[in-house]
Amino acid sequence: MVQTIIDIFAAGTDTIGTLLIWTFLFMAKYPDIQNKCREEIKQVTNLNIPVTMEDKQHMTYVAATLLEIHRIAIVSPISPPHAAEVDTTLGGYDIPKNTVVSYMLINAHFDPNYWDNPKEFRPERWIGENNELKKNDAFMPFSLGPRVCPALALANTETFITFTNILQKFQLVKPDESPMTIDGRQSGITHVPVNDNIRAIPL
Ligand code: HEM
Repeated sequence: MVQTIIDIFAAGTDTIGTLLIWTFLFMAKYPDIQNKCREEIKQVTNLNIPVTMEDKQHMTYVAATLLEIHRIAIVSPISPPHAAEVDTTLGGYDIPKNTVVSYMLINAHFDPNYWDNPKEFRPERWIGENNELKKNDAFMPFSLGPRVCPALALANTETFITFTNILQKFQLVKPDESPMTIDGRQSGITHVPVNDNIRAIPL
């Protein structure tokens, strides 16, 4: 019981916090995309009613932007270790029972077989001809299979609600006049920004 609670706090605080920092940094770096997101939030809320999850279905561009940030800035680039329960093969490799296996989730997010120009930050790649959200099988920020992150829905809810309500009230801008970089580094199993300075100006 105690270990379960520790697991939930450990897995559930850094991840969401880091993803939100990434979302704010991308908005400061890409003001046009930020404005487009805010325009969509304005159409639904007139910028004076708090955003709720029911609004998400009317905010395709916001949803696409969050997916694209999560693809590029993947906060868990490598899955935690798993062990093979039986002798098996994968992609032509023999994996004996008890071998420790981790997946490079990040490689799927930059695989050119699945993404056109994968290093480019482009929310539009997620939007279809009829303004619907497109799926991509190579998108796996929460991993896949029986051990997929159990808090996937909670994480997506928290991210959407926080992101939209902050954007509704604040303009996010770079900290100074110098060009803004948004490089990442590995901290434990989390991919964190090297520099997380931005300014939030009340609207
Ligand atoms: C942006 C947010 C999050 C991301 C990107 C994320 C990602 C992941 C990933 C990649 C795994 C590993 C799955 C595997 O072993 O293959 C995982 C596992 C896990 N996550 Fe999350 N997570 C997030 C938020 C959360 C939150 C908010 C909680 C709890 C409140 C949570 C609880 C857990 C737990 C308990 C596991 C272990 C599941 C298991 O071993 O069966 N995560 N998560």
